[in-house]
Formats: sequence, structure tokens, C-alpha cells
Amino acid sequence: MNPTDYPVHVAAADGSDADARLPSQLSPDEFRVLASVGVSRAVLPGEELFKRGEDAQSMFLVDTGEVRLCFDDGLADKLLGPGQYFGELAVFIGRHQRFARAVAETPGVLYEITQDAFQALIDQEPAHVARFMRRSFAYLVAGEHQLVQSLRRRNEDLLQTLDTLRQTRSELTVAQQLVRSDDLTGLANRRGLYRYLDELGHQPLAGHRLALLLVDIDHFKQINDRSGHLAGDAALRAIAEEVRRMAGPLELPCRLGGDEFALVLRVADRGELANRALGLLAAVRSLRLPSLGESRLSVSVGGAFCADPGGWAAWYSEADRALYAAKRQGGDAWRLDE
Ligand SMILES: Nc1nc2c(ncn2[C@@H]2O[C@H](COP(=O)(O)OP(=O)(O)OP(=O)(O)O)[C@@H](O)[C@H]2O)c(=O)[nH]1
Repeated sequence: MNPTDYPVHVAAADGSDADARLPSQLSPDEFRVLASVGVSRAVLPGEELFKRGEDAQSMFLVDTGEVRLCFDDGLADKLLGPGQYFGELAVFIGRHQRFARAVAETPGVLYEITQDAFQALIDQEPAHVARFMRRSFAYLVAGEHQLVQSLRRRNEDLLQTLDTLRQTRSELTVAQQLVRSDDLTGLANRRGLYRYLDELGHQPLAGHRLALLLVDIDHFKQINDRSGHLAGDAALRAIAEEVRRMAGPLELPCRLGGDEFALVLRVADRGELANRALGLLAAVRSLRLPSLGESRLSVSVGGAFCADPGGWAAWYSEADRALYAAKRQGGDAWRLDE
């Protein structure tokens, strides 16, 4: 066999080939020549020949028994048997740190060849040594190539996993948005409102006051009864649109449930809050929905300023009191709880 034709078999980097054997099998002739400059040494199972990271000064031939090379870093171990060699870089390139740990797997006999002994062999048997080195380098290059391939495959797997994670994250974001919004109107729901209030606690208000407007449709039950549930839904969507239009970019329009909506606003003062509430009353009053025929829509609005966004219950009940004051007034009106 041509020296470079030796089948090269390197254990897979994923450790799937734990019992891989190096094909670095020496011919009896090569073994004899190399062993002639080595020192024979008997080893017992578990005996450590060198550690990973240790300064390398000699190479080894396995005469009998087996030796395990442990690379760690997720690479599979390699098991070497009679006629195989390892640690050869120590005699090729001189001092370097060992890549692996070598441990005797079974009782056996090894030949240890030092750098000086190898140097002497180069002078005595240049043709043999040249052939041996050529074959060893071919093996090392092929091993390196397989390692690069395996790292590339691993990298591709990682990129794919990353893609899947990104997709899952965006699906999660969509799912979170759905969980926090109302199906019928697309406005935030109660869960969305609580989340918004949580986040509000950490944001500066820049000279504004936080205010809540509670909005409830007047006589909505009658609308459903007279025009049907679908017409009622259309009315809810149309009013939701007006509530949404009334909200600025940092403000939250939401549907709390049934025919009740809420707007969390940032206003300068009472006057601005009144204008926003009156604007909403007027916008709803001017709605004309074909599905409602001659029936007109109106809402009642209750407002309250907020002392603490964490104290939602108190804030809500103040706005609710104002809302019912507006209802008692006959609806289509707004009141502020002061
Ligand atoms: N079409 C429709 N109706 C709903 C929906 N959710 C709740 N409703 C109805 O909204 C109505 C609310 O009625 P009430 O709470 O009595 O209020 P109201 O008739 O507006 O009375 P006032 O508030 O006192 O003016 C009920 O008849 C509910 O069935 C919905 O998603 N779609």
C-alpha cells in the first residue's frame, strides 16, 4: 500500500464513534526500524503516559496491549493497538504541548523514542524516516480536514437551532400580543392594561399627570335587543376605533369587557382631560352605523387622576364613581371624580 493510501479514520467530533482506531499501523519493517532507537517499557492498565497540555518530548510505539488517547472537548477517545504509534509530533516539531492524555488501557509493552533518538535515526535511515513522516503528515492533514468538516457541520446545526429559536421567539411575541388584546376590537384587554400599568411605574411622566377615563356605552343592551348581536358588535368596534383615535402614542386604549372601555392618558391638567373626554363624547355621538338604522350611539365617561399607577383598584373605583354620576345624569356626559 502506498503510504498516503492508508485509510484515515478519525473519531467523529460528536463522540458517536467512541471505539475508533487509528490506521497508523506500521509495517513490521517500519516497526523494527523505529523500535531500534526506542526504549522498551512495560505498562499497566490505567498508567498515564502523558497529560494533556504537558511538554512533549518523545513519541511511542505500541508493541503489545492497548493505549487510550483522551482529547476531551467533546472529541471521541482513540484506542491504539499493537503496531500503532502516537505522540509523533514531539519528535517531528520538537517541544510542544500534548493535545491529549494517553493512558494504558491494558497491560502491554511500548517503545518510547526521544527527540535525540529520532534525530539519530534520521541520519541512519533517512529513506525510512522520510516515508514514515510523509505518511504521518498525510494522516494528520486528513484528520484536521475531518475535524474542520465536523466543526462546520456542528456550526450549521447551531445556526439552524438559532433560527428555530428566533422563530419561536417571534411566535411567542405574537402569542403574547394575542393574550393581551381583545379579540373583537383589537384593543388591549384587562391583562394588557395591567401589564401596561406595571411598566408605567418605571417610566418618567415628564410634567404630565396620569389620568384614567372609563367609558361605558349607553343603553347598549337595547342596541343588542333591537338591532341584533352582530350590530352590537359593529357598534363596539366603531366605538373602540374612536377610543383608539383618542389615545396618543404613550397612552393605552383598552376594552375592559362588555361595553366598558378605558383610556389611560397623560395630560397636563384638568382642562386637557375635560377636552379629551368631551372630544370622545362628540366623536361617538357623530357615529352613523348602517346596521343600527336610526338608533344613535352615545357613551358616558368617568375620569380620575392617578396618584399611584400601582394603586389601580383605588384609581378604578374613583373613575367608576364618576362614570355612574354621568350615567345618572342621563348619559352622553362626562364627570370627574375630585
Ligand atoms: N354585541 C355584543 N354585546 C355584548 C358583548 N359583551 C357584552 N355585551 C352585552 O352588553 C350589554 C351590557 O348591558 P348593561 O351592562 O346592562 O349596560 P347598558 O344596557 O349599556 O346599560 P347602561 O350602561 O346603564 O346604559 C349586555 O346586554 C351584554 O350582553 C359583546 O361582545 N358583543
